[in-house]
Amino acid sequence: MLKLTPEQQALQARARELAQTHFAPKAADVDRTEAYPWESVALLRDAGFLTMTLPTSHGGMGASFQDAVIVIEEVSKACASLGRVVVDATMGAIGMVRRYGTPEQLDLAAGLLRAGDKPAILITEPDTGSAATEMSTRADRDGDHYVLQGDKYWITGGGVSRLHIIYARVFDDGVEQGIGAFLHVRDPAQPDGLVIGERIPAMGIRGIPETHVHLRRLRVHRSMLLATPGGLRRSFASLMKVYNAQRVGAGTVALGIAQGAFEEAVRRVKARRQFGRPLAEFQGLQWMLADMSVQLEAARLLLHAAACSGSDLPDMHSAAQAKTFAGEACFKVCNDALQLFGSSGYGRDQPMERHLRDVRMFTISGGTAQILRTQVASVVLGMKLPQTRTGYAELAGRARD
Ligand SMILES: CC(C)(COP(=O)(O)OP(=O)(O)OC[C@H]1O[C@@H](n2cnc3c(N)ncnc32)[C@H](O)[C@@H]1OP(=O)(O)O)[C@@H](O)C(=O)NCCC(=O)NCCSC(=O)CCS(=O)O
Ligand SMILES: Cc1cc2nc3c(=O)[nH]c(=O)nc-3n(C[C@H](O)[C@H](O)[C@H](O)COP(=O)(O)OP(=O)(O)OC[C@H]3O[C@@H](n4cnc5c(N)ncnc54)[C@H](O)[C@@H]3O)c2cc1C
Repeated sequence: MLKLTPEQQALQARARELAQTHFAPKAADVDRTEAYPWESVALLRDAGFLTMTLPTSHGGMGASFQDAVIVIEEVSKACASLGRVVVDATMGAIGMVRRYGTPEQLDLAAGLLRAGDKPAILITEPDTGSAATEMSTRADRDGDHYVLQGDKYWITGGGVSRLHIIYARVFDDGVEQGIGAFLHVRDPAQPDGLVIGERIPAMGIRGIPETHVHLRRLRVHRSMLLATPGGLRRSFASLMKVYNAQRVGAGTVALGIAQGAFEEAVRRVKARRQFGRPLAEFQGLQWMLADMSVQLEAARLLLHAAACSGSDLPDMHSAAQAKTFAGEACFKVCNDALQLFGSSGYGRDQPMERHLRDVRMFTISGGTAQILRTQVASVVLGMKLPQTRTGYAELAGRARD
């Protein structure tokens, strides 16, 4: 069983109180209206949960990734959309700025978070999802600026986020330098080359828009490029090193959703009677509940272990293991919880079908379960596992050189 410090227990209680009082009663409406829950996001901001992983010098709590995991589970249990808002504010994007940003970049990002912004990460393109390193968005140097051109999609928070972390292939004098990331702030009052495209109708977590984002000769000052160690050639790997935190956060949203569904199912089997006795008395259902509790606890332990792995960032292996397990186990828990509700689970007037839709994304977004398994296998085998048709031949060629 997970052991939290007294401080972490207090943090958990505070997050639970806020989430159950203010977010849970509105979760069905957020799903139905598909509207970004601005008022609830303001409550998260006021509670300090959007800035919690920022240093105290920047108005944060200097909280650890594990502290963030505690809050994300509680918030997601009440409202999955808000859980994702906390992930985006505390994990990947801000982690990259904290780790590699200049003082000015950190000031900029911290100011936006303090104002309640949920940053967006722009990696995926219509033709490059899992194969992210094949992205075609480019950033061409033009004096003190870069000119960004390309199309991103499935961008969480498109049209509501202000801070954007944009991955692009960087060119200086027409010569490719590697994949880097730029900070850019969208100002709705001053439209520029960052054009919010169509909203993508998503299956679940409908309170946050998923959109296309078009970069149309977007001019970004070179001071907004994240300077990662080893230069642009190593930048993608450096950025992904921090992105592992986002994966832990995403897995935790799945955990929160499934924990909520599980608790509702426990209440249901005690209250609902068939054959003259509570459902809870049927052994087949007792064992389902037992298995669900095991899956949840295992997911929680893996996620907390991943949050604490590495010296200051979750490591790739632990993050991939935790997100793969949590994504799949939590989907199964939600599916079983729906089964325990019978027809009521299938009704759109009850929460179970929402939980099942909400939890479905976590084996897809942020690295699919298959891609993450390949990352785990690569550590297990101690081998690079290139996925392109010519990858192994190229590796062998490099070894010969
Ligand atoms: C990494 C992949 C895109 C595969 O691409 P490649 O085969 O071209 O690249 P690799 O050789 O595997 O990696 C290049 C380089 O980077 C290092 N790397 C890669 N991933 C990590 C990581 N997670 N942690 C640390 N380092 C990493 C790798 O070791 C290589 O370094 P060396 O050159 O060997 O030193 C692909 O595997 C992949 O990850 N695809 C998924 C893309 C993805 O996650 N997209 C997320 C988009 S944002 C989003 O979905 C938000 C949703 S959310 O729920 O928050
Ligand atoms: C809800 C949601 C939110 C998202 N938010 C963001 C965001 O904010 N920013 C962003 O940049 N992106 C975002 N994404 C995109 C997400 O990162 C991609 O969907 C993901 O990386 C997978 O890419 P793809 O969808 O193109 O699938 P594909 O890469 O086309 O994969 C299709 C299938 O093939 C499998 N597959 C592919 N390659 C391999 C392989 N080598 N070995 C085995 N199986 C393989 C995959 O596992 C998958 O099952 C989001 C996606 C979703 C669903």
